[in-house]
Amino acid sequence: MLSVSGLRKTYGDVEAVRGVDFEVADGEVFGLVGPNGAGKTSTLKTLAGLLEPTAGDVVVNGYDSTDPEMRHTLGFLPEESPLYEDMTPRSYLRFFADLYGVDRETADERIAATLDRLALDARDRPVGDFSKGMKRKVAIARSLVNDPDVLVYDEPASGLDPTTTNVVVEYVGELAERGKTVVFSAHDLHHVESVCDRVAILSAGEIAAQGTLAEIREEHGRVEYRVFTDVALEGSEEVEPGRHRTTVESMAGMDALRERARAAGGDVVDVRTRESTLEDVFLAVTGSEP
Ligand SMILES: Nc1ncnc2c1ncn2[C@@H]1O[C@H](COP(=O)(O)OP(=O)(O)OP(=O)(O)O)[C@@H](O)[C@H]1O
Repeated sequence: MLSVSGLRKTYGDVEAVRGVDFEVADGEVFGLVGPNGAGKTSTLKTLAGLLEPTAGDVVVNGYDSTDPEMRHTLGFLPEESPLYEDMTPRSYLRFFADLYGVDRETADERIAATLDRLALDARDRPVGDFSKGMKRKVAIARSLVNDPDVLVYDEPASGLDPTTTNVVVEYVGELAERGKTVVFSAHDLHHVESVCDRVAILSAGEIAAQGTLAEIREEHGRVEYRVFTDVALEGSEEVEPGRHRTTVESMAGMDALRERARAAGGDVVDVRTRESTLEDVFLAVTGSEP
């Protein structure tokens, strides 16, 4: 489990993170989204103990994030993870397992299980020959060699082809099903919608919205009714011959529209409801495109 309270991170005059609070329970996937420069990487690096908070507390499974002991309970996947190009995945991952004091037999079992699941077969070729997706899989396996309880992943699927992206995103969900606490950042909101239990939208270093997708929609979203009439009305758009669409935001608006249609000698012929997506809320609370 992980808890962040009053987190601030400044670099000189730049206030990258300006008072962020959230908690993530065991078995939960928490997604951090936000425009470029919103403070996602700064927050994640602070969780991983790579940056010291300017103010506030980060507690990872009972350890303060600045406590060196905390590293044993956490696996971090940085946005860019340079690998030692001459090493094979097996030798590279064994090297990190040794650093964590994991015995060889356990390490080999763990490495094989992760690489099997991620469908990475080329275990004895130098990683320098690998595609971006293959390298990402090795980096993910690296974050798991010490079997940590908490995983902090910065853009795990960034720049990967759709098949590899699906494998990685599904795997993130599986890790949480196994009881791990998972926090990850993403630009693609579909990944977040498909796998996260809760989400925070970060904007200029502050959380602009936080909760389950349903809670975020309830608080920040809105329902639109697309009402189709068989007569043209002021403000309607003819979507096909004899079918005119008007968008309203309430039942009262729909009733008023029906009155207008009847007064014009027609009627409402169809109504479609459209709920806000995470993307709509993102746009509304941050003012930028994801
Ligand atoms: N080492 C640093 N020194 C100075 N400013 C920094 C440093 N790292 C980040 N920043 C600034 O802090 C702010 C937040 O950056 P951060 O990388 O945390 O955002 P982000 O949400 O991860 O962005 P992106 O989506 O582009 O990766 C930005 O204004 C960035 O320029």
